[in-house]
Amino acid sequence: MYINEGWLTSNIGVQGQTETVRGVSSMGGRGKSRTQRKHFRQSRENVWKRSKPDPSSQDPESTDNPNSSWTPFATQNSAFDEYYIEQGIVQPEDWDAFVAVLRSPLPASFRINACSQFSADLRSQLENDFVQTLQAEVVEGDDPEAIRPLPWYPENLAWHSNFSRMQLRKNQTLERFHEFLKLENEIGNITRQEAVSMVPPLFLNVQPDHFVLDMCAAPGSKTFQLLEIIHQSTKAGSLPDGMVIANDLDVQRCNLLIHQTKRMCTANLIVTNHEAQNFPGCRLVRNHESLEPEQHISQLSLDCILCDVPCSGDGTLRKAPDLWRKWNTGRGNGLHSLQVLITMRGLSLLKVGGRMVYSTCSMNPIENEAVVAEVLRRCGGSVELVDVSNECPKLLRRPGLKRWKVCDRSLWLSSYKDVPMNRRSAVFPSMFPSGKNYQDLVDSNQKMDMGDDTDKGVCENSEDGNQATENPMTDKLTEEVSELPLERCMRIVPHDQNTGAFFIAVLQKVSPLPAIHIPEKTKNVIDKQHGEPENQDLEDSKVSQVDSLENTHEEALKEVNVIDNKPDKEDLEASPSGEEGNVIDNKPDKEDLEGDAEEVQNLPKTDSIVKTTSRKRKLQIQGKWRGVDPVFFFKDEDTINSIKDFYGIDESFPFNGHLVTRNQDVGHVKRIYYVSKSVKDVLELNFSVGQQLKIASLGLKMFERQASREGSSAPCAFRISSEGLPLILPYITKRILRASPVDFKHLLQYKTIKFADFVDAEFGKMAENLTLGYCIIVLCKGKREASESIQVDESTIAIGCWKGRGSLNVMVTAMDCRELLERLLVRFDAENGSSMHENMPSNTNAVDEVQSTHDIDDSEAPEGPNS
Ligand SMILES: C[S@@+](CC[C@H](N)C(=O)[O-])C[C@H]1O[C@@H](n2cnc3c(N)ncnc32)[C@H](O)[C@@H]1O
Repeated sequence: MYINEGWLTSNIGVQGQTETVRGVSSMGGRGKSRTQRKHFRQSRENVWKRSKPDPSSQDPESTDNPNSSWTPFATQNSAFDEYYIEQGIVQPEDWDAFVAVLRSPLPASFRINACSQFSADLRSQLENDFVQTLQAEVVEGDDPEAIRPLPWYPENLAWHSNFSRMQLRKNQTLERFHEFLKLENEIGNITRQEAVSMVPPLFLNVQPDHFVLDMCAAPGSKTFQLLEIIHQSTKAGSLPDGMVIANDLDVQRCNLLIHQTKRMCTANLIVTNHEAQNFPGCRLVRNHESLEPEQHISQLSLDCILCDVPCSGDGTLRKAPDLWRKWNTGRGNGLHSLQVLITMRGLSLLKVGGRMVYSTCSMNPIENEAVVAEVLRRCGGSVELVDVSNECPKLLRRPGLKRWKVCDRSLWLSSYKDVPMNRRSAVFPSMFPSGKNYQDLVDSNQKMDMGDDTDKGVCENSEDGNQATENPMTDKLTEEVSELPLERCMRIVPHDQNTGAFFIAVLQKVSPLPAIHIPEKTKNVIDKQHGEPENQDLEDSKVSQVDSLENTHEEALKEVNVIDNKPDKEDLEASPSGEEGNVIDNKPDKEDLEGDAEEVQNLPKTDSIVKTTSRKRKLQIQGKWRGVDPVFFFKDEDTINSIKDFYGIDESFPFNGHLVTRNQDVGHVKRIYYVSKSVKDVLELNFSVGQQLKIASLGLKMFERQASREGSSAPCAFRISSEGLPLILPYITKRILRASPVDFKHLLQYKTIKFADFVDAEFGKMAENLTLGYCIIVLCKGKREASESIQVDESTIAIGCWKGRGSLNVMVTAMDCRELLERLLVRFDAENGSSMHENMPSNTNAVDEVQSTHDIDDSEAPEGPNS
């Protein structure tokens, strides 16, 4: 009944899906026509072989410009040139090379998920297939390699391609490679991520038992990396001791973050939705003796913090060329104070001995060195800037600057003393290299409090208030030089490694932060810098006082908790949509989810950030956590026991306290999530402190209620979700069958197979004998032997199926099936003459037949990524 031919080509005929992945002659890579190659080379030349910009033809869009057709964006901005030439971020002789690269499109890069079951297969497919085929097809003469591993990233896991995203999308020659990237990215086996954006997590020294906070995490490519590190050495069926809390202020971007991190299938993640500068510390003020017997932690204490702050984003100009038009000095200046506040809050949450990485995708010293310098000053020796010159030695970076200037409305300022009085609400002492003016500001405010108006006099004499204070220094713009070891910061510039730009500083907390009293007046100035209204309610005003204090923040929140220490009634109600879900209100736009996360990663939202901050904070305070489903521990013994019994789950699998839901009504719980011990501890703490954490998503979806008619008549109301299966599989003793490679492949290929149609008739009989409901099919490494017991390890490949009345139906998304087929094919191809090729289907109608027997309704059908 099956066609006996190569299974790939039969896929094309049957499903019309996989041809773009594997159809050798039709999929690019191999056998491309000369015309296609020529077409590709022409467009390559347009994009990549642009000669150095001709200064006489400034407008690339002018019709006289031979390159005008390839870019819709003007990649010129005289203010940008003036600013960075003056700041000296590259040597004058480097300038042309720097801007030439900055004006060219960014090559695409990607990273293999180190925890993927197929990471070695993917790496070898890149090394042994794509490197060669792409080289043969699209690279000419002395051109650089088409793809190559990034030399500074461990274990050849990160790759640079010599194609822009546009080329990948448009060039047919690259179609097979592009399809590969898209599919593996969607599945979670690779992440398409800008090369420089992969750097900050490498310097965080994350260990599997670390508690990590990613303060500004959306869309989540670095969170994903952090999770990979935490999970890297985990054995099948176990979880690491550490966890990641990924936070973002923006609700929509939080949804992107949830979508991104879902691909990791982790039980060790909590996604929160807070202003990072006010991130709750969840400090339990009562004595340790009053901890619940089960409760293990009394505050959030973080081993590592990633502080990848909102920034003006000019390091992403190659990826987002519309920024050329928008660029101005105000964008960076306007974010400086918020960046300082976020970093200070992070440092106050960091353990003594812990590491923080501060990073931006901006080249601007006001958002970079000035922030680091201010933080070091405020921390007064309790935080050190770490010399990491010996870490990641193959990464080319430049030392941080020790001197820079501030440019405000085209006025160059070398020192705070030069700042006109009417600009002192926008330009702050902390922006300048000497920084001692932070203290000066405090002193001068105190003087003003005491009626000393030395400074004010000058301003009053000035007609427009646009005059600097009277100071002999003003006349000679003396350049300030920082005394701090800012050369330990790293600036990655585009022309060193053909990347985007990034700034990274590694900070270590060596002792508790000092308590600094900030006078009310100074506090108001700082608040205004990031757009706070003057009349804040209690939480705002309290929290805004917390600058660098370890405890003040907790004290402030404690007071808030006094008035707000119980979840509101409405918190306990279902979400506005009436749906139980694990994400906050809006779903990400489909558009946002397509392509790589990087497309939305660093698009600067800085214009709106400042404006929306106070509005969002208000929303956050009103009706606690409105729009977010509350979290409940799932303790319904009857349900848990029926699940345990149905699947024969070994007693050693830790259930107690590890199951959570977003719905208090046990009878209507649709999904049960599994959380690691670390997440469980944080949740327990969060309950004890009055739910300070606004949790948008957490844990791993483990069980889902059977909704269909047939499903609800099955003995167990819950099936195991695809995400949860790898974790619980080693503990399952019932409802698990081994299939031969050929039957396993048919299941993936046809999704539904009648019991009588299995090649291995005994397997078909065993499946038929199962009671109705969910079951697990494990791929045998070779021919299935009846007596063989089921051993589960990291290499075990298993899928969930529904045992219906007449057939076995795969409960895996079409995309997962396609990807698994692809992986298995590559693997078996590599092993030469695999059993996957045996006993091919003999009748294409088989698919239609078996599909018509698919007797579970849509809700029971394979899970979509957003289900
Ligand atoms: C540079 S992006 C972060 C990129 C992310 N780390 C990644 O690798 O995918 C900065 C993020 O900060 C968020 N953000 C802006 N203001 C914030 C604030 N006050 N608190 C927390 N997050 C904020 C933005 O929504 C944005 O997602």
